[in-house]
Amino acid sequence: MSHVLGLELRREAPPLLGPLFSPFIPPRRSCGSQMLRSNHRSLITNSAGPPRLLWAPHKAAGKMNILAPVRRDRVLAELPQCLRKEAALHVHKDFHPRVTCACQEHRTGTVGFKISKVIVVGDLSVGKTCLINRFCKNTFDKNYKATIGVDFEMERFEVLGVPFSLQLWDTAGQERFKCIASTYYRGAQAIIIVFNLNDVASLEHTKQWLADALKENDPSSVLLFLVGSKKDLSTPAQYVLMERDALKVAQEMKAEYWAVSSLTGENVREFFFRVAALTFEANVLAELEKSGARRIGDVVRINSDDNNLYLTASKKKPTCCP
Ligand SMILES: Nc1nc2c(ncn2[C@@H]2O[C@H](COP(=O)(O)OP(=O)(O)OP(=O)(O)O)[C@@H](O)[C@H]2O)c(=O)[nH]1
Repeated sequence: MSHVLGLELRREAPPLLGPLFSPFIPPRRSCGSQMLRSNHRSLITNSAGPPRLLWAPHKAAGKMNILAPVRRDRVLAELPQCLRKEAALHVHKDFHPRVTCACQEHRTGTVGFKISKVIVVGDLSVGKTCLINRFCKNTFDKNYKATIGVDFEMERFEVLGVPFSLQLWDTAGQERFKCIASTYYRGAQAIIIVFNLNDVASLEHTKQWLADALKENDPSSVLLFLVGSKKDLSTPAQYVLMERDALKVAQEMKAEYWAVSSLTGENVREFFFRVAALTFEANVLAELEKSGARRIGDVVRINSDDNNLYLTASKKKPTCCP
């Protein structure tokens, strides 16, 4: 609720900023990290002076240098595998042959130049920020600092030799900030719904988080991931029970299931690599379809054979590769 947010923010605002004040302030760094965190630091004590602009993270992100060098540990030459075959977006061993072929022939269209948006949603304190920070910065903060509104990190990959960027949007789980966060849901290529493996209510709430996120996105083209967090806090017996329920929910949602720990780092890298790979694959297939690289009547689908769990089968052979 924005009025609640307004009150909260005004409390922290230096008086001199008065009428210029806006909760959306320009980030000092290229990414929005830490700029919208409550009880972290004053939200508007920006040493650069009063806010110059309303912060529009999508615009700031658009200006980021997507041609910056890719870290060596962000290079994907193979398709990372799913965690559980029962709840995977697909269980192919390799990238779609049309994707591999297009990459070899440098026919990936604009994929290497675009930034793909990924939103991360879920109840408050389930560990969304820690998950992103573990992957992007290899850090873990045991103190809870609620995200206010949204925050984002950019992560650059190289997939099959093609540069590929993910913009990871960390959204607020607290009810009072939800209406701000939800204005940033639109245009996502992937939605990560996080729940706490030790809190069954947070798993139940994932359906509502998904419904809200899908109001702003096309359900037929967005990739879904259901992620259980704080695995380090579960005993093996508790985990088995929770995973059974989570797999059911993931299947109902047609989401890929993962279980991670941001404290230990378990599965975090594997998970984000999988997100990057599947988003990349979907983007290239969409580009190929759009550019008319396919013959009329030849259907391009990511999940075009028996290994696909969630979509209908098509047995057409790829046109560009044997
Ligand atoms: N033991 C353990 N604690 C974790 C893990 N991930 C997060 N936490 C803790 O859980 C609390 C909440 O983590 P956040 O990442 O801030 O949660 P969030 O989902 O971003 O919360 P909101 O911003 O309110 O939506 C913090 O105290 C973290 O240290 C984990 O994998 N293991």
